[in-house]
Amino acid sequence: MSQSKTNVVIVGAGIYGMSTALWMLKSGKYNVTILDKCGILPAPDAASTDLNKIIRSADYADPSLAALGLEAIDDHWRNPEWENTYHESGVMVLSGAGEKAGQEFVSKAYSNCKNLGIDVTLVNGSSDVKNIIKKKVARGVPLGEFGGREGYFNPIGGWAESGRALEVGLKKVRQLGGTIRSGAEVQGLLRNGRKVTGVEIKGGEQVKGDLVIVAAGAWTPALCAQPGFSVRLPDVVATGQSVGVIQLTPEEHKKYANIPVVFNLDNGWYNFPPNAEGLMKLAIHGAGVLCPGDNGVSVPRTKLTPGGESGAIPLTSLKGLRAGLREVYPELAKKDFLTTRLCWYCDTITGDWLIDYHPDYDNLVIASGDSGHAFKFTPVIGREILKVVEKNPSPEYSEKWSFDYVEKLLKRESKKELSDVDVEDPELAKGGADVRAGQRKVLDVNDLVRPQDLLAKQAKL
Ligand SMILES: Cc1cc2nc3c(=O)[nH]c(=O)nc-3n(C[C@H](O)[C@H](O)[C@H](O)COP(=O)(O)OP(=O)(O)OC[C@H]3O[C@@H](n4cnc5c(N)ncnc54)[C@H](O)[C@@H]3O)c2cc1C
Repeated sequence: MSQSKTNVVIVGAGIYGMSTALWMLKSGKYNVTILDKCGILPAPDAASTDLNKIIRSADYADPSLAALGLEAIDDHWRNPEWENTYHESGVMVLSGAGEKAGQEFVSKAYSNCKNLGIDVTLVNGSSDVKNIIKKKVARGVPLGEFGGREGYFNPIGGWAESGRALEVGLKKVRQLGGTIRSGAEVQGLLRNGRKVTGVEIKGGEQVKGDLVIVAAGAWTPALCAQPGFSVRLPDVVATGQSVGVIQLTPEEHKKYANIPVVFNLDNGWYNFPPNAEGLMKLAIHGAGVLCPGDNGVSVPRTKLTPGGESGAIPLTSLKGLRAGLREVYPELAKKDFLTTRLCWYCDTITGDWLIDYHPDYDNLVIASGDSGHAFKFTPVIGREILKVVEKNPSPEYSEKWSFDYVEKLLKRESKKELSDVDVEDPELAKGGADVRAGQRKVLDVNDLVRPQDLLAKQAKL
């Protein structure tokens, strides 16, 4: 006799929700309904939807993430299943010579790459970096000094057309029989003691399920704090990160078509090769900005949110994006930005994700805390979330992704209580998942600029 399937409600159609749905449907054991608040999917303001994301392979200090990253490329991204959304340009991983956290990360990540058999090339400063890049750009393209940084070049890795990859995944979810509802904003949890029986969406409709998975990305902290939810979380916070795009001319596009991704760990600056339309994205993987709502919980301020429509970013970030480009491809740094955007991470303290059953409920899973580096794992992250759902998590991740990980870590390592700790202490984040530059600040709306407001003076910034 065939067993009846478990009915699962997933809140959020980003890569956490989509990939989980895919693995659940492939297992044949689940009926899946994904609910997303946005009327258009993929949601234009979701972190997962964008021109592109870096697909690092084994470039992690944490060996288990290094292996997972390489697996995602070797066994998945290169497969026809992902419809050529992945482009293997290689990734230059750099950090300033005196930058301790960045250099530690580079050195561990380099060893992990080597141990996994990747033919990475060490670069000891500008001339080494330039020698590699020179082979990839057209003759005569002026190169900057790359800030004199050191690190290595990894030929395995590159970037993915992230919005398109999410679209490909959502299409597959539908083909496998999953239900995806757009414009379904979840605002409450239905519960009976320790049992969650479903969710309530805006307008009052109830969607019942045997299991609820909250995968709402950077909206997760604000959603869980809503009166209809009131679900406690460990320290997770929405931080806004600055992105800018420049349009290359057809001639420039040709000259820069084969460049690798450059990623500076010390200041978080990175850029991509141009996409098919000649659009080059630059961004800063930094401490980010907070946007506290009425209850003090930081909530994404995006193009779809009142006040965020213009896509403006802090002036300091706009200057940082341009300064970074000047260090790499100086002639492009003279160009105006076409668009800018704040894109939102759900940050944990250590940079490890939060994927666990909620301790107060029997059938509520939180799958969030992406910390700005989960996209590369799109094809495999759902498998790992499913293992957590089935109470059989991969041993290398089970503690790191657990609800009380930071508390356990602090008790074990320093006997401190969580309340004694500065949760923004960068020391906490150096465990291997991430390195982050700068100090987190509250967004100052008076400091926000749109590139089009600055057209006349942009190049001078
Ligand atoms: C600027 C930027 C650059 C990045 N670069 C990289 C990179 O180079 N490489 C990399 O690996 N990763 C990168 N990341 C990280 C990566 O994008 C994220 O880790 C990943 O996309 C997170 O996916 P998610 O599903 O958790 O969240 P999201 O993609 O944000 O999805 C959350 C979904 O939940 C929906 N939702 C929210 N609230 C509700 C509600 N109440 N009801 C219903 N639906 C709701 C939203 O509409 C959204 O569709 C970057 C992120 C940003 C912001």
